[in-house]
Amino acid sequence: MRDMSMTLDLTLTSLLSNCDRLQGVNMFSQKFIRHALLLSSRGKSGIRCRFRSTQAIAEKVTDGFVEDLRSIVGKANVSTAEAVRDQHGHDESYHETTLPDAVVFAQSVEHVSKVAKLCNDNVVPLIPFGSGTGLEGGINALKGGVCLDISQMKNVIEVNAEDFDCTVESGVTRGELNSYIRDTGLNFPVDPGADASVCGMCATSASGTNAVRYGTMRENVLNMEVVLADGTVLWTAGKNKRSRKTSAGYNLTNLFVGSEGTLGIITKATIRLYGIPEATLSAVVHFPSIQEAVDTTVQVMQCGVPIARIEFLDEAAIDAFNKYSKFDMKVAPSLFLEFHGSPSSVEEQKEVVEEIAKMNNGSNFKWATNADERNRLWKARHEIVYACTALVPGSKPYSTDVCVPISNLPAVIVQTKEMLKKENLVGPIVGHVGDGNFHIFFPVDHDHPEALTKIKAMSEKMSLLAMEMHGTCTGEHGIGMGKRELLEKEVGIEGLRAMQIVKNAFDPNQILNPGKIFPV
Ligand SMILES: Cc1cc2c(cc1C)N(C[C@H](O)[C@H](O)[C@H](O)COP(=O)(O)OP(=O)(O)OC[C@H]1O[C@@H](n3cnc4c(N)ncnc43)[C@H](O)[C@@H]1O)c1[nH]c(=O)[nH]c(=O)c1N2
Ligand SMILES: CCCCCCC(=O)C(=O)O
Ligand SMILES: [Mn+2]
Repeated sequence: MRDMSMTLDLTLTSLLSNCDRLQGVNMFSQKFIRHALLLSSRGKSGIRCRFRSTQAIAEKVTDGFVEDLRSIVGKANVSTAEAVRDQHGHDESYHETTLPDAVVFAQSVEHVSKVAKLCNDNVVPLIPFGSGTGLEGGINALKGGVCLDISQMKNVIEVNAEDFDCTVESGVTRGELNSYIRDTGLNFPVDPGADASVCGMCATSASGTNAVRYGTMRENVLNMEVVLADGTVLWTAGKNKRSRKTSAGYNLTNLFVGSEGTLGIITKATIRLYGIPEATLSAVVHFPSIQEAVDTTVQVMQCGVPIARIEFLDEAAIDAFNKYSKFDMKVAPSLFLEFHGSPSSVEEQKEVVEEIAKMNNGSNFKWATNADERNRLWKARHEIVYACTALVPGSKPYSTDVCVPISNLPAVIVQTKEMLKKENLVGPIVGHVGDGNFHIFFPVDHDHPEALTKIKAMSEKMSLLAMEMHGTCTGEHGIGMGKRELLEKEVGIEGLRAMQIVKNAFDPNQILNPGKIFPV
């Protein structure tokens, strides 16, 4: 027998998805249904809120539906082959693959718009795919449906060198953009480590090592072309607009940054560029304790040094790197530094930071200016994910990602280290510490599910600790499917409800990346 709550749930869901088109349902009823669905998602009505079952959705991706997709984008741009679906059913994280029913390779914004409309009309899930380097299962097709791969839209639309901005299509990666604009003397410095698509970086609000100087995606996106669930195409700051500042109404740009494919598909982004620095100086320095290394970071930031990168690796990370790359770097909590500017400003920054580090017992400074030497000095940071993964043969990396106000960072990292010891867990700590952001890189062997359970519990404890210390459960990787249950704790029930209202307004049929961000 079918359970009653499920019947009600399905009724509400299907009413919601159709109410805009139902002649007989007046505005008041529509409002009531929406409200009931919102409450049900909080369990207030006693009705469990869930999206449509995978089975019901999969049934909608019929041969006829696939033919409709082909008629929009061309036969060669739709695939239902298992290998292609598999490649699009997971990102670079530990989350198990969940297959879409079909993969569509869009070649233009018109394709994206028509595919969105078709999916919306048929209530079929639609998952935007950038370059698949995400770390919270953002592209997993939790309810099946269509994976919309927009990586082949690779035009750089314009570069306004005199205004330090450019506009790119969804498939352009940050590496490709930087090669393209190298001759202008400009670059796009936001660097998540992977060669992610710029629009995917907008979608996750990515940052990485350079954010301490240049900001995250939030501070660097001026405008975006977005396709809504029903196929409408809009520019978040107005078509062709690219001013540095605007006070014109709601900030739609910032609403779509970090929306993780749940509000719309970003097909173009206008972003800020920066001059390639005249001088670059890199350094590594080691400390007797984590506290002293992190105290150094806090003091450097508090002194207002415009440092370009300040990355922390604990002794376990350095040890993992030495083993992996056959190096003999001093096994101690260490800071990896980079300074950008004119030769004289770099020298000035160096002097201040050296003095602060020495006051905190920093030693064995190593410096490098030429590119090869700088890369060798930073090799441990560049290879750390692989080095940590190699600690457990056959493992995959699992990364935590908390961020706290900088003055709380020393206490949070020290407590995290104690928790790791107590739990007897192998997990080197690596951090973009200038932003108060750090990760533990756990190597996870999937043949031992109990190890994953223990690591997940530790990750949750860290997130709770960070929130208690006025921080966030994710500084840069996003909520995806990995942190859905933590969102309410972070933003409160009122914040979560407001987010659900926004989601329902932009995507009333819940087709865009269902199952992500919101608690299940
Ligand atoms: C080795 C390594 C190291 C790092 C990282 C990854 C890896 C593999 N990352 C994570 C990752 O690079 C980052 O999240 C990127 O922004 C993901 O961009 P993709 O294009 O790969 O998006 P991907 O295809 O993985 O999608 C991610 C999410 O965004 C959505 N999406 C993608 N493109 C979209 C579009 N055009 N419109 C709407 N939604 C879209 C997807 O639906 C999904 O929910 C990271 N990150 C970070 O911030 N700091 C870091 O230090 C690192 N470091
Ligand atoms: C594939 C695992 C990547 C781990 C985290 C990457 C990251 O954020 C970093 O700073 O490095
Ligand atoms: Mn990171």
